[in-house]
Amino acid sequence: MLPVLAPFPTTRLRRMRRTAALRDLAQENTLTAKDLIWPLFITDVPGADIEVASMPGVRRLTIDGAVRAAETAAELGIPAICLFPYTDPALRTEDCEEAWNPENLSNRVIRAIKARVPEVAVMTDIALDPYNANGHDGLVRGGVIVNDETVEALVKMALAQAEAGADILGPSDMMDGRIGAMRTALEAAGHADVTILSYAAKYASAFYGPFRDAVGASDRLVGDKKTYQMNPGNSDEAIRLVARDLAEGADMVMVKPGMAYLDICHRVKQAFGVPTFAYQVSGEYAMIKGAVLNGWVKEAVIAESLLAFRRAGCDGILTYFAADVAKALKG
Ligand SMILES: NCc1[nH]cc(CCC(=O)O)c1CC(=O)O
Repeated sequence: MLPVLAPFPTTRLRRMRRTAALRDLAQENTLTAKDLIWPLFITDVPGADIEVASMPGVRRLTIDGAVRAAETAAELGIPAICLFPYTDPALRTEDCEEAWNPENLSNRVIRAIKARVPEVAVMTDIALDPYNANGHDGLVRGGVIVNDETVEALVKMALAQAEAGADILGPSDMMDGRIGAMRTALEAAGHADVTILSYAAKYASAFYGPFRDAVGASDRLVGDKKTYQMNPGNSDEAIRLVARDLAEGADMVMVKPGMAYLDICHRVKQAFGVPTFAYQVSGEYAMIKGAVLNGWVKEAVIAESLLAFRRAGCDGILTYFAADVAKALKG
């Protein structure tokens, strides 16, 4: 699209910026509560339902707390919440069996929320890190994060979550072949309508630090996640990953982290036109929140950062600010 402009002074682009009414009429992108997914940290470990030190304002929630948060989401018009468990350290093993226990914390919370607030979509995370003795998203065998055995474990985890009533499964593990394996297993198990939001372009990022504190994986993680998460220097690879996951049966795709990766959001939306989400991750939250709390930037940067995702082409954003922003948008 090429703009056709008469020369100055016939064209004065400031005319359309003169009043709030004119600016509103000409606004190209908007942010509403409907564009948000609210990530929640949950725990059933006594005493662990406290604020996360590196994420001021974000607490781990008990099961009851999570149900109340889902009710708040419904009141605020936020369509979906996403669950991240802080697992009892005694249940974290090398084989990660707790991940597909039908009675694990996540699955109990999914059931509790679907029983009380069925209109709110429940999204899950599929990766082994909250259950893994070594903090990795995949099974570690002889120092190597093994792909195919991990996919088998992830499929069991996905089925247990679907069985518990999850609406959106979020594989965040970055193993190869997991979307296709999950889709086939879901069809076979009578869960044809469960959606998959694939973390398709997930980078090996230092922005995840506070999250690892929140789920208790920071001290456990041995090494880094660079053999499965993407190199931050790459962009074409993101397109290959999204194409691959869509071909395997993903309904929606995610780019993660968010703010430093808006170019990837834009390319993905332009290339595929599918429901595209960004995750404004824990480190992004911590940076903004820390600066706001110190009075270094105004709170308005929060909504501005989220509007930028919409402008880049995202249909929605996972953000720890979801409830605060939705409240502010309500006025
Ligand atoms: N697989 C786990 C997972 N799912 C979401 C995040 C990060 C989210 C955030 O930083 O807010 C991570 C951490 C990681 O990959 O190390």
